[in-house]
Amino acid sequence: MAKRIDAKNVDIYYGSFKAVENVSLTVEPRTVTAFIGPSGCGKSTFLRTLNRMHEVIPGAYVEGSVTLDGTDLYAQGVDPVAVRRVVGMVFQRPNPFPSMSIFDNVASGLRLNGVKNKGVLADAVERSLKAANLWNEVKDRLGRAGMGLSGGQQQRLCIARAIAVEPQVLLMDEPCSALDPISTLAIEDLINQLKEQYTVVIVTHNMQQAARVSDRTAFFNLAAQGKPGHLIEAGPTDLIFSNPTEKATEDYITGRFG
Ligand SMILES: Nc1ncnc2c1ncn2[C@@H]1O[C@H](COP(=O)(O)OP(=O)(O)OP(=O)(O)O)[C@@H](O)[C@H]1O
Repeated sequence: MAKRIDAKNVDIYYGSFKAVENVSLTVEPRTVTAFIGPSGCGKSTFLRTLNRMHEVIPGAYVEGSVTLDGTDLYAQGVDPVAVRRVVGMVFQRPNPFPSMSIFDNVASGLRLNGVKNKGVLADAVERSLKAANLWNEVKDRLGRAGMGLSGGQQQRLCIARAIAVEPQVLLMDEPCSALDPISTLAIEDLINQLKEQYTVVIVTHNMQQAARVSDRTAFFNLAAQGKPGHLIEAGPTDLIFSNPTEKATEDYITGRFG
């Protein structure tokens, strides 16, 4: 189910502003890849090009190629909505649909895809909530509002909602930054389990988190404010943290800048 992503010579623009320059990177299936780097270096922008979310911003566009198991996501005729179904996303702030119950939040993507059968929906909701380590906490109140859950539970609900439609890749943009340390650990445990089935990419500002959850790390940097961000190096997380090739990487992970 998990898929491999290959980005080649990717440049990313907001109108005339080039935010990211010449990134080539492979994201391996069934691994967790962390994007790290100082603020403004383009981690989130690059992440959003991996499921064609970048282009929802007026004037924003991408050059270069991004393939998913060899299929070009930006080829003519590819439906961005179909891409986002295969490459799901979890955002920084938990964002359950406010008017919906826990059940309906998780079922929403399937319903959009035309699934109506109650039994199928109930099975998918249970499976997704179990996979998101939330089932035991909510199984007796599936009809209650998703917004009534704690922040950490809401984020696991959003992860359940993302995986209910069985994507192959899960993109996570600082998924723990709005959470307390206990909820953060719960999400990190979950990420560890998810990689058995999914390809996971996570943007994080937290070096310990990158070291704890990721198999591979990509370090982005920018020459100066207003200049495009670029990839400095990528490799196995233990190597990037213990013996990076580039001095900029070492300076960043040891806290000398950023
Ligand atoms: N909607 C937007 N319109 C115009 N420029 C944008 C937009 N979003 C981001 N940028 C610019 O693109 C560059 C990269 O931003 P991005 O948010 O991807 O960086 P980041 O590394 O994820 O930063 P942070 O760690 O602070 O979240 C920055 O110069 C930013 O100001």
